[in-house]
Amino acid sequence: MPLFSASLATRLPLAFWVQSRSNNFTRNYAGNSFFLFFDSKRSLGLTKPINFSLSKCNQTRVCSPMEGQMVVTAPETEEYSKELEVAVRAVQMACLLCQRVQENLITKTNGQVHSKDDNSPVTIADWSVQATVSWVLAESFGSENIAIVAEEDVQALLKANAAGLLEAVVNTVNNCLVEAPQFGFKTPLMSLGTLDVLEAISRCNSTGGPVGRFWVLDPVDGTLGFVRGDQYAIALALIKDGEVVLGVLGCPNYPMRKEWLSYHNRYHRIISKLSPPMSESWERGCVFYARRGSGKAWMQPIHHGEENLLWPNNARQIQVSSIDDPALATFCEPVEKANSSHSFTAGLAHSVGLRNQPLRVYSMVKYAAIGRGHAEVFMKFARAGYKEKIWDHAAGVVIIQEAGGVVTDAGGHPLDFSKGEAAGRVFSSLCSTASQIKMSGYFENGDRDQVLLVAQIAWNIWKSRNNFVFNKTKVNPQHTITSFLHAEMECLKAFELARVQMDNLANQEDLSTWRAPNKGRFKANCDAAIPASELIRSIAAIVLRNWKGKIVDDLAKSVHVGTSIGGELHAIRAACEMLICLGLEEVEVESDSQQAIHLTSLSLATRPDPSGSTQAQPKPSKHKAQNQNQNSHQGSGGGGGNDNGVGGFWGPGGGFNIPGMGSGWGPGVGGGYGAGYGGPYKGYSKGGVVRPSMVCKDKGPCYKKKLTCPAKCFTSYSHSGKNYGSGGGGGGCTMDCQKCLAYC
Ligand SMILES: Nc1ncnc2c1ncn2[C@@H]1O[C@H](COP(=O)(O)OS(=O)(=O)O)[C@@H](OP(=O)(O)O)[C@H]1O
Ligand SMILES: [Mg+2]
Repeated sequence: MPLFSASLATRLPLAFWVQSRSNNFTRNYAGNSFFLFFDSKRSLGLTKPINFSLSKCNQTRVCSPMEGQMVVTAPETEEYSKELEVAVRAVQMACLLCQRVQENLITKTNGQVHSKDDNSPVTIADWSVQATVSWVLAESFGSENIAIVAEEDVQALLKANAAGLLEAVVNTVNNCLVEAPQFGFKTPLMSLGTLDVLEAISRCNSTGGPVGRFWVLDPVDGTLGFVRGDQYAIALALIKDGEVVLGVLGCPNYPMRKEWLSYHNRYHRIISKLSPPMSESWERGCVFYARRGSGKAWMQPIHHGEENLLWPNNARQIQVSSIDDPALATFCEPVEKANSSHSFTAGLAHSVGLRNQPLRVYSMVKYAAIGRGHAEVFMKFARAGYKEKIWDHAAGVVIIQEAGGVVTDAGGHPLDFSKGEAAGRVFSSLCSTASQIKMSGYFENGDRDQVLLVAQIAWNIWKSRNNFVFNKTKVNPQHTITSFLHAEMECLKAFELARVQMDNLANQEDLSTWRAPNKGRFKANCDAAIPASELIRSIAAIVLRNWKGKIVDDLAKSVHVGTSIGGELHAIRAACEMLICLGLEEVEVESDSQQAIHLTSLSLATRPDPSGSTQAQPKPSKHKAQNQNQNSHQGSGGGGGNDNGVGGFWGPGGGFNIPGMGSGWGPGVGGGYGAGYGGPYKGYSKGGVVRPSMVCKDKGPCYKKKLTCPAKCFTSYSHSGKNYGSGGGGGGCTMDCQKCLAYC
């Protein structure tokens, strides 16, 4: 079995995810365990699960009165105990620094956020934290003994017009270091001068690599969250010979209550003012940390007080969630779509049974949330070509692992922190360069369905294994292997077809046949293919280009239809879904099937305008359909029909908000509610519109409130014509559980 999983894994994209290893740690082993990208020893119950129980107090531990948790004073002899303590204290100090800068940022305006060369934001907090942590590490271990890989450099500070910025950084560092004794460090004899600060920042110029020991620092991770007054993290880790040996994550805005993680930080600031927290108050803002191999991860409150920080500062042990039912689990992902494909994670989540809304949080706070058991899965699928940075992951990875979780790339490989120097301070989520090339190639070809399939296979293996281990259900290895192989074959076929199709589409770079859309607009070319050997399956492929002809996104998926027109229609639909997910409105959808365009355009043309007008929509052009779905969460319902039997193309359940997944979470509620159908010569609309409604599940202003789509968001129609008919109804609305609103 591991053999297969490995071979599949090499075809996965550059991506990674994080997951609670809850199955191995919970009281309830039975039932639906999570899938995960497992290590081979754990497949199919060939080994015993790692049974884990919370240790009781013993002589080296002191029981805390709080929630029966333990407070541990690490014996001095433990490896890296000094490094860990220094790192936690340094991060505590950095948290204080950042809190002050952030407070200042959100109360004042302008001029405090700068852009780096790649246009990402940076503030004085980034440089100040880097200087402070670097100074503290050098003081504690000797500057000659430390190497640091960190995100910032001094270039921007040395620019001719940056004197004010540099001065602000120097002042911020000195103001922070005045309070160093509270954190267990000495204050410098004299305030640091400009050169000292620049030197401290520049000391972080190590490039890491596979051997030796170096610190990794992200001074302000999630700078976007930081400047928006939201979540961010300070991340410090120590790497030895390519392995993370300790990690510390300072999360100054980590909220008191887990539900508040999904709200804008400003919201719970107000709430805390309205109802001041009682005993839980210390939980707002936490520092998380773990030492590799200890089997324990910890969190301690942010140190606010005037008094000295006494190690270990009321630390509590943390553990990953014990939820083992995907339906109850929550997955985290980056807030920005640009950093990770939301539509892809939505599809993947759906395919493995995750039903909750994703938790979108800035920064490595996502890792903290998993380690602390406030969420179960973290997925990130960056765009092809983006190389993850070690400072964005090192600290989080070890904390999750020691809290009982698993972190791998999407192929099940551990993240590789040893590629620092060779690859310019980045790591690839794969183990070898060869695999990397192959994987990124596949990713560029865009067969995301394949990954979904792999996820499903892995999930099945994991289920069989758990059934064997925990339920003592007999597993027939032959049966598991056969189904696995069958799925693998299917996967390969679909993938190969998709690749060929995608190549064909992308190669229409012979732009003599490709006409650019108007400036500022996008064009999605879609196509479908049915292999001769397949009677019911075809491949739909879409390539999205901008007006300059540059490929912006692509997608290939296998669809179950038996006719070429069905495939073409699915391709158009998939293109619409893709565009909507990307939030694009100024788009043209192009197909080489005149019939598909005709049917689609006709359907669009006869559908009453949601704004109330019943006039026909834009004229169908010969091979081009305009994307009419201005409302990005508009669903369509009811079926179109034609004499080729493609009734139901716009059929019930086909919400657009999640590609290929029907309706799903998110603020948009689409779906077919029109119950229409089509016959060879006429389409029928039953006209009965079922308005969707939902009850807000998240604690907050709209908790338990029922939202129902307004009737005006739905329409029904019918049309008859030569050789085809179309009928149905459709509509959709946006459900906003933050504002308690449902609107078209
Ligand atoms: N294109 C792209 N794709 C993927 N990842 C990228 C990309 N660009 C940047 N980054 C890195 O992502 C870090 C922020 O990640 P987040 O998870 O906080 O993202 S988000 O802000 O919530 O969207 C961010 O860290 P900071 O720069 O420390 O904020 C970057 O290192
Ligand atoms: Mg970062």
